[in-house]
Amino acid sequence: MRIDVVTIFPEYLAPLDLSLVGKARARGQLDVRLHELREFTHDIHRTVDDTPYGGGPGMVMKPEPWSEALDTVVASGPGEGAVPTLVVPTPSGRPFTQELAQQLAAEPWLAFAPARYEGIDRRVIEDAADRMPVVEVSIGDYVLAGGEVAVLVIVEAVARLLPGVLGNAESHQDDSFAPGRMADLLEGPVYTKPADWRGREVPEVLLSGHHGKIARWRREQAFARTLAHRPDLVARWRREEMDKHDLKA
Ligand SMILES: NC(=O)c1ccno1
Repeated sequence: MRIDVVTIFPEYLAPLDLSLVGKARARGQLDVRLHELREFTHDIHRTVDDTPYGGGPGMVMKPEPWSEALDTVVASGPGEGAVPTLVVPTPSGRPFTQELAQQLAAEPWLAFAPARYEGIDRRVIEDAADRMPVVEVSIGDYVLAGGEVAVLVIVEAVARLLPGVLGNAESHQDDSFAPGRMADLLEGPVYTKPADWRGREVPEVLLSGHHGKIARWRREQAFARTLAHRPDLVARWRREEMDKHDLKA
């Protein structure tokens, strides 16, 4: 997978050199390219923002530097009409979920447009959407000073799903929200040695070696955790159960 990030703060993306993503880059599984937005300005002050039309607080990111930057990204691609999926982190985007992470992990090329200030001139997104898939994504119901942190979150969540990136290929199959048996379920508690630590013992079933009992215990724990922390997911189960039995009035 190739990942391009256009940003005014490339240093914010330094963590992409570390750990899981860093190792994947070193192994050639990920090709991450950073582009400094100010390189696409042409005034002495390297201006990337201006006041908003219609008034209001803050500044809006100008369209020209962004369009030049995105044009450069696309032009540097493999050609033959290949374009990236443009991911735009924004509080007003669709929720970033494990399912969306799986969808993005299936793409060969992602480009990220993290905004600063009050956001990017809307026409940049509209112009891009004429040439490539655009996904506006929110990592949560809160506002950050800029989208770079959201890029780190999304890239890590996507990269760990790429074949060969996680040591144990099965590791993410039992993640919270993973498609299949963990869909809409939160992962339960995990334990490791020592079996007795500060008088707190590991649940006996986990020491039993009985795989069926262990799997049932883990599912019970996942249900309990989901009931406690995400009753909205439980409501979804009930609705799907109801739909299965066609209990509609
Ligand atoms: N909630 C978000 O995804 C976000 C992106 C930029 N600011 O906030």
